[in-house]
Amino acid sequence: MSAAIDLHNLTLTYERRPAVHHANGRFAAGSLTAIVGPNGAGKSTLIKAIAGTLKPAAGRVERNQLATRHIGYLPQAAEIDRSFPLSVADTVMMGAWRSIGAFRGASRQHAQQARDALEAVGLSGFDQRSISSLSSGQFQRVLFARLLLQDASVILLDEPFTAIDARTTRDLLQLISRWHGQGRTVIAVLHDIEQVRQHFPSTLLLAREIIAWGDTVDILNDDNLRRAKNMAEHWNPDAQPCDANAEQIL
Ligand SMILES: Nc1ncnc2c1ncn2[C@@H]1O[C@H](COP(=O)(O)OP(=O)(O)OP(=O)(O)O)[C@@H](O)[C@H]1O
Repeated sequence: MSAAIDLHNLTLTYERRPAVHHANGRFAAGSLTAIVGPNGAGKSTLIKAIAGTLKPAAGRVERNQLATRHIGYLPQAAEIDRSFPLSVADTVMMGAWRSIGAFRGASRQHAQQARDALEAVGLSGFDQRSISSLSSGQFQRVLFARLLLQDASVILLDEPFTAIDARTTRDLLQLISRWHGQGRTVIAVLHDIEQVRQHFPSTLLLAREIIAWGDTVDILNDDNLRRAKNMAEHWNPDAQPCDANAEQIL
């Protein structure tokens, strides 16, 4: 169930402009980590690289023989199109598509698993609803149910509570804590520092470079937060990626 993720001198760019520079470190197997930092700090970019949807410009993400299907990735809500005419049950079952297969169709067992997952996120009886008819909070619960079906060892969440009501946030935080208790490695991009202090034992503070990474109680101090803010404010968006210590792979 557990898996570590290592960053080796990782540099991520968009059209050769660096968004994350020379990141090194390890998300320990079974750890629960918040990635925090100012706007534009590269948090989403880093999580995309860990998920494998963005290729590094230099360095690498070491997934320690973990297959992509063992990584569950929930992008920011803005990146998900829910105008698609899909039912809640079908959306949840997409979490198990690798075991269902592209052409075989879902079995009764998958349908039951989807109902169980919906019950676990407080949405019993919602299976036949269209996803376009759900509130933001309900839809986020559906996406967490989909992650439950995927049964991933590593779970990546990009701002999972943005524009989500307090009750849903509380319920989904409980689910995250359960995943952590089961030994899964969970990494979440978050903005609410108090929430991080209360629920996330580890923190990676990012401002294009890693400012600090370790136990949340040690990392989230005024000095580090000020350094992150300064670094983000003084970042030159037109800088070229520097090659120092880089292991160019593209
Ligand atoms: N698809 C893209 N093409 C070009 N530049 C991008 C792209 N996505 C992000 N960027 C740029 O990369 C930098 C890092 O963006 P990213 O979204 O990773 O930051 P973030 O820390 O997640 O920000 P926020 O907290 O505002 O969501 C920003 O300067 C952003 O404008």
